[in-house]
Amino acid sequence: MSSEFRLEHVSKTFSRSGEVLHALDDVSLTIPSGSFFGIVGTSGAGKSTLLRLLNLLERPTSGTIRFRDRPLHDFKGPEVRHYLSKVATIFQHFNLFHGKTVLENIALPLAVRGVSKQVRLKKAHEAIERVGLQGKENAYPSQLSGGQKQRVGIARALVADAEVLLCDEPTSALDSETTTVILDLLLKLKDQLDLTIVLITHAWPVVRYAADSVTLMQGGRVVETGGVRDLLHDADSYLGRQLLPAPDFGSSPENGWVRYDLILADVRAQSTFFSEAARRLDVTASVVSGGVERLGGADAARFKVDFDLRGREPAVREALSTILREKSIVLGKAL
Ligand SMILES: Nc1ncnc2c1ncn2[C@@H]1O[C@H](COP(=O)(O)OP(=O)(O)OP(=O)(O)O)[C@@H](O)[C@H]1O
Repeated sequence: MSSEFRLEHVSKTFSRSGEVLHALDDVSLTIPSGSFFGIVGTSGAGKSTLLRLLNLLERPTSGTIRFRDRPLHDFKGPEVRHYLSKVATIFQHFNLFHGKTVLENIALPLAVRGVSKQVRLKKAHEAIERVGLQGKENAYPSQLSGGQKQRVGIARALVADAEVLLCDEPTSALDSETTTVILDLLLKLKDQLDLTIVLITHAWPVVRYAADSVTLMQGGRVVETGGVRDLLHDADSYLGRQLLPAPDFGSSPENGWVRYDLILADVRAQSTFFSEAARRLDVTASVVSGGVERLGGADAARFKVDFDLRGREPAVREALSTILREKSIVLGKAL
């Protein structure tokens, strides 16, 4: 897969009252084209700084950022304007003009670029349809719900044929139901328009729901990064376990029973494990806890399962391991 952005040893420092603060510290990262790339981290991790480098609000102190292989900070004049129409930002607090209608807000980036009124209106109406705001063209932001305001923000980002959306905590001002609706909209638009989406958030449920690749940041550094499926398949991945946390253990297994912590990164192909184990091993199994989650656009599951191995070790344990290997089921490690 080709890369949309490549960050090579990028650092960003700020000076505050004589002290140097490392907002980003030697960050190297590849954001694949067409990915829904979630960047997660607690407050102060450096997420906003990273986004502000991508939308040219800041320049790196050192290191290089490439957009489709070209160093970003080589862009001059018209190239910068072109870049910023292709790489648009969606904001946490929507950043709408309160004295302008929905239609005017959405058409604004085109007006700034000197696009004719006829084309502006056509494009703005198309964007309104894409985000499902028909009928709200003449409403003012104060007459809209939070979710509707963010739809305006998304339409405004799309109006100049954006190919990349940079999303700055786009759902943190919304309730959980509206969050899901907005994430579904972003996922739909990504597929329809072949977008790359980079989303920063402190909320794990947001990355779990929408992202297909995830980076965890802490103290200005990348802790871990990877595709959701790959991270789930890696038993040692901290990020993988955060994406699919261990369900409650419940009480301890009975004497002679052995508890397995099973991660099914590809539920559809792997769920036959249980019937397979029953058929081939004639072993009694009891699901203690767990369930199926929607992760990175597909179903994944984590189950705690007790197997009755009384008097049947080690043969059954070995046979179980064989089936787990055949099915690429990962044994989890609780954090
Ligand atoms: N313009 C600035 N001047 C000085 N320090 C800054 C500036 N911008 C960011 N910082 C500092 O850099 C560090 C990283 O901040 P950043 O906003 O990128 O983190 P974040 O992960 O986005 O956090 P949050 O989720 O709270 O926005 C913080 O310690 C912050 O105080």
